[in-house]
Amino acid sequence: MSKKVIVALDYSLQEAEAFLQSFPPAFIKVGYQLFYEAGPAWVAKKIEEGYHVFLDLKLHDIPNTVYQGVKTVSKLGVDLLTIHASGGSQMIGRAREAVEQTAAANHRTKILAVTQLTSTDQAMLTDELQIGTNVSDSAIHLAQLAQRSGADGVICSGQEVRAIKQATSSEFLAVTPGIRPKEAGADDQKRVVTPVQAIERGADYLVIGRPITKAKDPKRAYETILQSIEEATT
Ligand SMILES: O=C(O)c1cc(=O)[nH]c(=O)n1[C@@H]1O[C@H](COP(=O)(O)O)[C@@H](O)[C@H]1O
Repeated sequence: MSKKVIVALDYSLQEAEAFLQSFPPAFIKVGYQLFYEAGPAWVAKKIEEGYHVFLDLKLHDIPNTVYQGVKTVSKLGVDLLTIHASGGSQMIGRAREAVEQTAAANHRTKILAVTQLTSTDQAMLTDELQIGTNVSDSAIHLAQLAQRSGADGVICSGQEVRAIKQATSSEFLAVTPGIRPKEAGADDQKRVVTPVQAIERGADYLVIGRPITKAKDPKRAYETILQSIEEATT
């Protein structure tokens, strides 16, 4: 069960190392802040040490540029890598091609397509981005596009995970950030659910950052979340 919760290490390198010394979760997410400072060699070292790594680069560019970038980073052996579904079918297809080409005998990086960010709400979609659909419908549409185009799964809010599983398939991965235990504030997240709600709605993995990393006792916060999931599922 502990592999279901991916801890987002939105930290400097020094902070990330200190955090991992104090308690090492099985699955870590490395995003912009840490990757830009620590670099690919650090990621490779963590994989060698036994961590499962979700490399969150949210690639979004022309298909050939994404293809070349994915080919380079997927050689590291990360488990999960993000691109934006809104890059379109060709870009998603090329990302899949790249991970197939760099796959080892027993390992292939899985491509996850970001649907609608969990920090996007209806007002932002309508007024700022001028996208004339409901935010959930848009996430479902992008998930179907991602599946058709070769992604292994999506990043979505726990609010849409059930509908996305129904519109795609149970094997199509649904990874949900925007997770907030009841007592925690939402920060910049808009479409949030609790850990138990995300699991009950069918999420395969939960991505959790600040409710753990900014907690007074991160290990305790992590274990409390795992325990709440265990209790809800047994
Ligand atoms: O791709 C992601 O991981 C992601 C997509 C999304 O829609 N929303 C989202 O919050 N994330 C990431 O998930 C993490 C959530 O962190 P917290 O809000 O601190 O729990 C951050 O590292 C975000 O970059």
